[in-house]
Amino acid sequence: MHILTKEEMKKIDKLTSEEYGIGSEILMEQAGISIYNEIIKNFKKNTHFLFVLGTGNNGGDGLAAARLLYNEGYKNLKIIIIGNNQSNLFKKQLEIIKKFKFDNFIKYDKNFENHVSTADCIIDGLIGIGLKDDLKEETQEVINIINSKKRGIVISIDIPSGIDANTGKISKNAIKADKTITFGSYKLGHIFFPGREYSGKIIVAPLSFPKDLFSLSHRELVTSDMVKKLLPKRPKFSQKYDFGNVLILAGSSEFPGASVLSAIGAQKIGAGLVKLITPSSLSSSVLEHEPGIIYKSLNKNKFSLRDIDIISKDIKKASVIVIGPGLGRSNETMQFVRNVVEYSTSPIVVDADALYAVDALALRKNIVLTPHVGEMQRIVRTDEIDIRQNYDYTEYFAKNKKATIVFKDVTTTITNGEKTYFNITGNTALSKGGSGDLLTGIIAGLIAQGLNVMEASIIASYLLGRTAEIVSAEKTEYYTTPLDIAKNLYKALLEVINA
Ligand SMILES: NC(=O)C1=CN([C@@H]2O[C@H](COP(=O)(O)OP(=O)(O)OC[C@H]3O[C@@H](n4cnc5c(N)ncnc54)[C@H](OP(=O)(O)O)[C@@H]3O)[C@@H](O)[C@H]2O)[C@@H](O)CC1
Ligand SMILES: [K+]
Repeated sequence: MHILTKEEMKKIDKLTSEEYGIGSEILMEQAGISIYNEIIKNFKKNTHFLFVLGTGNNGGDGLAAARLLYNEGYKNLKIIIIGNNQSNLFKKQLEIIKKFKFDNFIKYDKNFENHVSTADCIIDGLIGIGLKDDLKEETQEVINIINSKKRGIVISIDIPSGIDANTGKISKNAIKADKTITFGSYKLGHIFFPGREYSGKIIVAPLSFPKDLFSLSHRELVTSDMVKKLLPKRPKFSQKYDFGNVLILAGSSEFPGASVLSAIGAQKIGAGLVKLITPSSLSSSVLEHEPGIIYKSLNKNKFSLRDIDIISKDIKKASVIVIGPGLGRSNETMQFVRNVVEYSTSPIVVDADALYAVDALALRKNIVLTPHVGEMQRIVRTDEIDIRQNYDYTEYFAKNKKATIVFKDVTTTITNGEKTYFNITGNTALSKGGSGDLLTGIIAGLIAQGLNVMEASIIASYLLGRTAEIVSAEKTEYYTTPLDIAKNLYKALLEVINA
């Protein structure tokens, strides 16, 4: 599923009309029908509806839906229209509904609170993708009353009014919907917070948009279907060397645990061989969890420059290298990281402390950087932009670095600057030390099996998030740890494979 900006949606709308002859009037009628269909599934004819509409095409969709319901015998409908600048299609819909003898238009006055609190269902068609600048005062007031006085279900048309469709940000105020019915495809505002939360359950009504037109967007949502198609094959006639060789360079005496989770992640996702090299000796924990992992310690506190000589054979043999988790950030270790990155031509997953070392290096497409919010903020070195909602900055950064970025957040952005994927699986069970290390290992384990860094990052992000959801449904988001997730990775895998 492509994820669109409002400009892309408008372009698709225009092309659908100009190139395919399906005009906006038809699309609006279809939008109305899809809202109507969703409503009749859930509400009886005696339901009290309040349609709160603006005067643009979002409001026009609302008028079409109200008329269809009215025509079908839903008689407890009230419509309130906010604003004066009626769009042509809105005007037309208003004429049509009047021809059906609907006349229960109410005014915005002191009784509005009462209308809101007595409605079983409020339909929000105030503003869709046409939001401009800050919300006007009256609209803010209307939204405030709906959010605070509603008793029934709130359904937003296209996007909750007040949410910016390109960023998910709130303009002064926004409708808190239980459900949002959007058209054609998701907009970015549906998947970035707070828009994602304000949208409630999102339903995408396809309308008659030609599918090919959506490829003008280079951004997609990661879905279970996509993951299923990308999963590496495991041919019967094979042996461990066919599933790749992961080398993990991680850990220090100060942070011994991180490397263990990376190694387990790589092993559990199906890599043929996983070799973990740490500077200082770990407690026996890694082998207790997975005796199949090959483990070597260099018997020192941290990696330093010369260590590359000792491990050069391992580097040459590796089909993918993980570098970073728990390394620490001493100058010597940073130099070691730079040497490994420059020495090897294999795919490399650069995480955690190692992210700071590659700052000044020219990277390449088979290098994937996996920063979380704090790391991203520090490596892009700017406080001026809100990095969490600036996916285009992340894309720019990836393009500039010539690398692939997995920006780990509640909505994870996976991009090489040309194509971008957003993953929305996961929950707060992942907001814990160690989940990033686990992700890194899973990405590497998939690259080892022959996937490119983008494909591996898409699958790993989805499975990590989905497993967190499955495990925490049983154990809660408080209790679930990265190790629980690692051990249950098979549950999300099975769900995808059997879907
Ligand atoms: N694209 C498609 O393919 C299809 C699109 N369709 C539908 O069209 C919608 C887009 O319609 P659109 O372009 O007419 O804009 P829209 O969202 O109604 O916003 C304009 C209204 O908002 C108001 N308003 C704006 N800013 C404001 C503010 N700060 N504060 C207060 N008010 C503000 C503005 O008021 P004004 O400023 O003009 O007084 C005007 O009333 C789209 O979301 C979808 O629902 C479907 O029919 C199917 C096919
Ligand atoms: K809306």
